[in-house]
Amino acid sequence: MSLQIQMIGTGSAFARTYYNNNALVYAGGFTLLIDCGYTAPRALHELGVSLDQIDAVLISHIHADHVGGLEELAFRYMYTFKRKIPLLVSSHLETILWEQSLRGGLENLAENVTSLNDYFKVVALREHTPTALHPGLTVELLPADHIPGKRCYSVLLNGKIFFSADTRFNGPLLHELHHKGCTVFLHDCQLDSPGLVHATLDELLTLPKPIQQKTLLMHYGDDMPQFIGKTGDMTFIEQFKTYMFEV
Ligand SMILES: Nc1ccn([C@@H]2O[C@@H]3COP(=O)(O)O[C@H]3[C@H]2O)c(=O)n1
Ligand SMILES: [Zn+2]
Ligand SMILES: [Zn+2]
Repeated sequence: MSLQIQMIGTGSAFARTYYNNNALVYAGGFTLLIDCGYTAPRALHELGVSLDQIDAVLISHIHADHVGGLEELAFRYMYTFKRKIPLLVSSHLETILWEQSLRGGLENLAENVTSLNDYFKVVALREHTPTALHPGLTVELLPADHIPGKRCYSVLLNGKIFFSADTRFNGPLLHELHHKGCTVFLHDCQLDSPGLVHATLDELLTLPKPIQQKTLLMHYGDDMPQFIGKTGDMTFIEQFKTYMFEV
């Protein structure tokens, strides 16, 4: 069975030539959006993907380059499409996402709209627990070490494709997943060192060749072109290009 991934952006939070690092996952007619940053609505528009073509959205953590487009998504679903889209989020982030990120823009006391559930079909995910979204597509949240004290999750698709979202370098986890049969690592990559909250290129270059060969680098800065040919056996994933993987 195959699965396709199309990054609707591959940029770091402060990139200007690349959109936010968010991904469309296509599996058996189902379309999952992983993260919905503030550039996501524009990127989807450029790709010709209407917001109502998305079957579910999954959130890794509450930085704006990962959730900044959710307010628009919520309003469009409520007032234009008049239905709720499934919102997959860690059970630990559900309240935080509403209280600390979305409530200011979305709460509408006059219409008794007061919670995430008023806009979305919220699916609270437990970490380390594979969840089937559709025949041929399961997601599993793996806690990521990104900002101390703030929850963030990487995503494992079908037990085979690792999508780091935002994380500091975690060599032991990548080795463990490699030995368990993970076939692709989509990993955030800060091009310059030191990396306080992201994996750096220097750190990723310490991975053994068999893991590097499976690694596609994302969440990079505007200076990415200067690093082409300097990434060992890893390659940069390209924004808007569709990649097919066997899973
Ligand atoms: N302790 C921190 C916190 C944040 N940051 C930068 O802010 C960005 C927020 O989005 P991000 O994609 O997680 O990347 C973070 C760092 O660039 C950082 O450099 N150090
Ligand atoms: Zn980010
Ligand atoms: Zn982040």
